[in-house]
Amino acid sequence: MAEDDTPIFINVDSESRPVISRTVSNSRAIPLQAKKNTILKSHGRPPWYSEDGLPICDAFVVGIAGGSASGKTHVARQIVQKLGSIPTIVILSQDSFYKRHTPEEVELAHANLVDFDHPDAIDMPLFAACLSDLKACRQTNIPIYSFAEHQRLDETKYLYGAAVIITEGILALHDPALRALYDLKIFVQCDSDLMLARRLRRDVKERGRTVDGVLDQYLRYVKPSYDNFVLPTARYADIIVPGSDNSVAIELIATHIRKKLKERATRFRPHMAQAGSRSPTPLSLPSTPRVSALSPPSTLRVNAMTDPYENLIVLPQTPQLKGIYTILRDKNTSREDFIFFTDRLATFLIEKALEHLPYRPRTVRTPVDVDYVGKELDVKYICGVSIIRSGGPLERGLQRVINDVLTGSLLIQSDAQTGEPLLLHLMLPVCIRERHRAKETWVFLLDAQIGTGAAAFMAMRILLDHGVREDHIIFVSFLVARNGGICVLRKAFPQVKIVCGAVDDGLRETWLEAIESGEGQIEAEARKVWVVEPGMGHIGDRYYL
Ligand SMILES: Nc1ncnc2c1ncn2[C@@H]1O[C@H](COP(=O)(O)OP(=O)(O)O)[C@@H](O)[C@H]1O
Ligand SMILES: Nc1ccn([C@@H]2O[C@H](COP(=O)(O)O)[C@@H](O)[C@H]2O)c(=O)n1
Repeated sequence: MAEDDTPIFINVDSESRPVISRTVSNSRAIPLQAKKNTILKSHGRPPWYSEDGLPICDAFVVGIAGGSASGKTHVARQIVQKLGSIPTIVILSQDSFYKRHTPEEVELAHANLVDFDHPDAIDMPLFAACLSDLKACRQTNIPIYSFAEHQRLDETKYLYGAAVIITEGILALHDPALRALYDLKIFVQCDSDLMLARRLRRDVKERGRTVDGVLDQYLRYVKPSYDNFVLPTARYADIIVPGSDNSVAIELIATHIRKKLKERATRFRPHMAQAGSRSPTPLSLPSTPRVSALSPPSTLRVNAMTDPYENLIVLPQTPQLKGIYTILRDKNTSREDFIFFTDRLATFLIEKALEHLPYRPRTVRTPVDVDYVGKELDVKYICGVSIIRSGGPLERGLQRVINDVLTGSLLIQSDAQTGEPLLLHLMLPVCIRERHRAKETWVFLLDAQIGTGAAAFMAMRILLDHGVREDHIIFVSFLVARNGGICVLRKAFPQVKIVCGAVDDGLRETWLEAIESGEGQIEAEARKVWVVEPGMGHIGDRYYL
């Protein structure tokens, strides 16, 4: 594979933080076994949900069974290579799901006295549960198994977002619950002598075994189990693939998967952008929100008269706020001023958003020895997730307001050809990566503006896939386009609160010019983008460049 074509593997280091590396072997921090067991390859994930916010297609799941060293991993990796530039793919190994052993069992295992080839050695319910979550586009945490220690390790591996999942293992077709999850079932059929020779070489080289030990284990457990439990599952396979010289079979399988993915493809962004004009009751927001001269400025409930959208909260349009926006909208504003006023505005917005968290009473004693009954935040976990990179200034604002707040980020960009949003990278805080904590987490989702809303939509869907409650998401943004994706967002996720500082009238598709480097090389091709009008331009570029 040419260097430029090297796929990006999103992997997880020993602290379960996702890292991106160019090749699997580059990712130094990953335990050896984790590398083999789960590989995630991504060229970006397009939308997996429809305008109503619900997932429309499960991940495509392939199950590969076959004897030990028949070439299952090889087939899985070859499929990944052949699929090339398609959405995220993960290889999930049955080895990850060996049961946890007692210290006595570990001792027996070192003496080759444990049968690792019997179906009872595998935690099939956990295997099926993890696969079922991944297939349904939910996050999961996969156990990590060490062949050297004959033990499941304490840490797990966080996985999320695969459009194709390839599961491989000697008993991958054995369990009916697993079989029910596969869209394509493969059995790798290989000559027994070849399997033994390959296993001998591999186990000595990679799994720290002796020749005698491998042969002993093979005769005692591996071969009988192959005959009794593994080979009989070949009858469930849709395709039997040879264990060597199998490139034609792999090509056919890759073609089939590509076809299936194409059938599931969806067009999303244009729907979002035109939502306002298409909607029978377009969101009727005053673009220059009015503040009564008689009453003190209060939070504007958008168009409360005709089309109440209680959950869109616009900052009071005070002269002070308008002054800040005037500076930010002015294309002649210096970068220094732009940063200063963006930071100031970010603090306002985050403070406003904080009003929407629950508080409980708290009594403190003042320095003059009097009790004061006040309030404190009543939340278990709170974090910020910013959409890279325009959400950055808001993330800084959040960090100014809440000390030590956990933060994460999402990289969502438009596909150069289709304009569709693509999820390129995600790094979520631990309170979201674990489902039981995600349910109790409040999330500030941060992005500079909502135009077509496609990135905001994807980000919200991602949080929901992790188990975050819809009414625990507060989207904070400098600017919202009145007739853009906000109309779709409010229908799909009515409980998400959106806090912003201004609502603009226009949303227009335009050409972004190509960017040339100094030597006349094209750094970025010309492409179509949606811009908010009058807007503030590209907030991330103006803030960071
Ligand atoms: N089609 C093939 N051609 C050549 N060598 C292969 C082929 N398939 C597998 N091998 C080799 O056999 C060994 C075991 O293959 P592997 O895919 O790890 O087996 P399994 O996952 O079934 O245990 C590896 O060293 C691999 O390189
Ligand atoms: N502690 C263990 C656990 C499993 N095995 C053997 O691994 C084989 C399955 O892995 P493949 O990559 O070959 O599919 C299986 O046959 C077990 O005997 C082990 O040796 N030690």
